[in-house]
Amino acid sequence: MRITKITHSEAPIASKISNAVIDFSRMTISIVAVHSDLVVDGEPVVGYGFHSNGRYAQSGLLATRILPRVEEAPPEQLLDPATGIIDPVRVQRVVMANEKPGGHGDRAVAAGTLDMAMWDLAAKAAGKPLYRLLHERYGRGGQPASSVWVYAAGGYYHPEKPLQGLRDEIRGYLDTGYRDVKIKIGGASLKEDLERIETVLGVLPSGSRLAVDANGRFDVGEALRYAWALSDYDLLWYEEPCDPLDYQTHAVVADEFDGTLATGENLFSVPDVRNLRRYAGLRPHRDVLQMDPSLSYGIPEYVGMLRELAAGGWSPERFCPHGGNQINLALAGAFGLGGCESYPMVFEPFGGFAESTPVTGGYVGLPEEPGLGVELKPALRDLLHDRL
Ligand SMILES: O=C([O-])CC(=O)C(=O)O
Ligand SMILES: [Mg+2]
Repeated sequence: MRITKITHSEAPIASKISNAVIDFSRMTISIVAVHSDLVVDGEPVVGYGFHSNGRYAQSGLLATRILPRVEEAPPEQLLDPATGIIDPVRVQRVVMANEKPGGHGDRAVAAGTLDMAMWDLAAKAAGKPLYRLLHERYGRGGQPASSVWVYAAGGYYHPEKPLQGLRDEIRGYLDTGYRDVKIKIGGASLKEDLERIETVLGVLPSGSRLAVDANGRFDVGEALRYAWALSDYDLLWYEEPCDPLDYQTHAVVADEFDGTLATGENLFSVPDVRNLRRYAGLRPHRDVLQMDPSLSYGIPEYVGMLRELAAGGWSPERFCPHGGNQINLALAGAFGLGGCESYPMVFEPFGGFAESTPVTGGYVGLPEEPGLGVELKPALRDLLHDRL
């Protein structure tokens, strides 16, 4: 097997929504296709990758550093010698050659995007769904999960969607099989945010739970003011109360807030999560970790994060990756994670899962087709085919 070419482009995922710190009016993502000379059913096998919302497209980094390294590498540096199939872990070493430690920003996103495409390609070449390939490679025996808990992430601030719009949105999630939901906080006054929370709680049936996400907006005082107010509700979790790298503030909030805290979507490396483990005061039996491989160098780094946190007593059930896309579903199935995010109505066509596996009772099944499964989402497949 040989890589014949790698193509990349940008796709818009712009919308009128805002969280507490950014609006998505100019949001873009990178998309990548790794073409190979392997032919299955008369078609050359292609691996596709993209990254989650929240970070912009990484065209420059892909074009000038990441892709040339792979294109120039001899095949033996990229292939598994045992199978002759592309080995994403080897590819990652090639990608990270001549990169210094630290500064895990946009470079992590560019690498994570290519990594997704490499795993899609490797799984298609092996004729296996990605979650099974990952379970075989990294699992500790047993079986992968057959379904995964997912929650509907939305509840953004929308200029044309006050409380009635929020109510309708949440009802839409419940009607399409979701049980638990997440909304934004921190982009309005505490009073308005509490109205939003009470509006959603008024719609949720018993057994459904609400998470809230401040997107890292608050300083320590505001994070605590919200923590005390949120303590009155039985929330699923309170997410990113403060800057993702401000471990001291996490520790202060964790000390005061008896509910579940969630964070990690903006931690992009093993050293960052090591510091979280050491200094953020989070509670391995209560809190939730949301690192997202497509933003953070990809699956090899994610596996390192799981190991790093296991040393601090964190089990895979406490992990619930950000991103709402199929790579995180595959990870959750393979590693027995607690679940993963979903964006059923925003960030289309990148959010959500295969049409053949609808969400029921808050759980989604894992498709058995080879690869990541982008072909099982026709709108996503068509976009990737058209642009790459
Ligand atoms: O609004 C965003 O940037 C996405 C986000 O935090 C989430 O999905 O948890
Ligand atoms: Mg978040």
